[in-house]
Amino acid sequence: MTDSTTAPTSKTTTAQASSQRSDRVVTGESIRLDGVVKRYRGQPKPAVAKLDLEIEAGDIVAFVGPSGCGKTTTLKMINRLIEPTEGRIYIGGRDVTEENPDRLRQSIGYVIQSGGLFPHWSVRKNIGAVPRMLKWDKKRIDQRTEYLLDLVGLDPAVFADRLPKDMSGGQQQRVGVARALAADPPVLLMDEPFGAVDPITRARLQDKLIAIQQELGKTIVIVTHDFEEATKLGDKVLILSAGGHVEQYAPPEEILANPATPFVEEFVGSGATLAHLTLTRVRDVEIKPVVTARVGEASGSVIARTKAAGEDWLVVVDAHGRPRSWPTIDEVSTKPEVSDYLDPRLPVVAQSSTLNDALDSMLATSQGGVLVTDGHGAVVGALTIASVMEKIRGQLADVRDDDTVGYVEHTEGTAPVETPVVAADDEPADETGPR
Ligand SMILES: Nc1ncnc2c1ncn2[C@@H]1O[C@H](COP(=O)(O)OP(=O)(O)OP(=O)(O)O)[C@@H](O)[C@H]1O
Repeated sequence: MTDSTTAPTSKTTTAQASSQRSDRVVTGESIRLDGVVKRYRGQPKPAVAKLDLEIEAGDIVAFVGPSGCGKTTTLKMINRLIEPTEGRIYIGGRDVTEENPDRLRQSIGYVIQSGGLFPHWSVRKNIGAVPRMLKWDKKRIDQRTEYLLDLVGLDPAVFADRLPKDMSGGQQQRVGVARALAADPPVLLMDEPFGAVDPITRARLQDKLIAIQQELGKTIVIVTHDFEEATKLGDKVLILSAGGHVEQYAPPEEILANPATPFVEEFVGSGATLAHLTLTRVRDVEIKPVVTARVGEASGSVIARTKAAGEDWLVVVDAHGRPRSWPTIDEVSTKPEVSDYLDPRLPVVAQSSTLNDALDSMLATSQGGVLVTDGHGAVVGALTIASVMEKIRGQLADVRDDDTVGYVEHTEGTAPVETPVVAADDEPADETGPR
């Protein structure tokens, strides 16, 4: 596959993105940088030479670019953790370069790598930090804490009183997001927030952020080293080169289709194919319906229902419809009732996940499919590797019709290169779906 093979999907995605955007919730505020310069003392060149940038209210904008190009400096100038040397910054039309910096920072959420939680404070105390400064009463803080823990997918009854050290990196990062949202700020700044977690957890946290954004409509600025992450999360991506120079600022589809400069072309370069796969969402592929069963249901009726649907496996869900396991009929038949078991290796992706995440999840769990969940984690169906392949094949066919891919033609009489067989000797040749 060449970098251009999936280009036509970008048109579809742009159209879908704009139709999804029209009815979106917006509680965020716009951000405008006007001739912003940062010169660090003792440095011959400015870290950010002169930056003009407009971020629309309710957008996620991802800053990417090589190390040292000024991403973090720019981000931190927005909440004035770093003071600009020159220029103005406006949030919701207010010139924040004139505001009290402490008060400003209380009104902007800030998330850093690894969550940045206070290690000796419970989750509840961490989340309540800014509301306490704002003198909210205890009841309001408790209610807000529970709402936010639920929003980021952590059960308040289990996690509210834990210390950060007793949680995984991904869970700490979720608390970091909850804490940043505590005082309901219109703007959230995130500096490499998912840099320290494994790829599967990272994909889940990204999905969660997209779901939260769909629900809350904040303005989010995220610094990342990862162009794939930028294309997944960003309504727009800002590509910077040394000195905070803007190489391109556009929706990801546009950057992939029309890189503005040779720098962008090179920067996007080999990641482009992957990025195209990243731009196709699970919701763009046909999702197969699944049979679900609640814990405690009589096995006999569950098995009959599953057989009637022509399936030999089903999904056991909790009271919220969230998947816990996906046993086969044979496994269910060993007990009179559907038993409760949380399968720690259950492959699950969100509708907003990318095909790349779905393939990752299938590979990581060695399954031929993944379960798909909605914004609240309830199962809505399954995606099989066959349907992903079909989608990719369709995209390739579109590209061929567009005649944008140059295939190397085999000339009669020259020896063709043998196709390598990538499979173990004992691997069956037939294609299997989920169990
Ligand atoms: N406190 C400082 N004093 C002097 N120079 C600094 C300071 N902080 C950053 N710089 C310089 O400013 C430039 C921009 O740094 P910045 O951290 O904003 O880049 P970045 O794009 O976020 O990099 P990375 O991706 O490596 O985090 C770099 O050349 C860096 O060395």
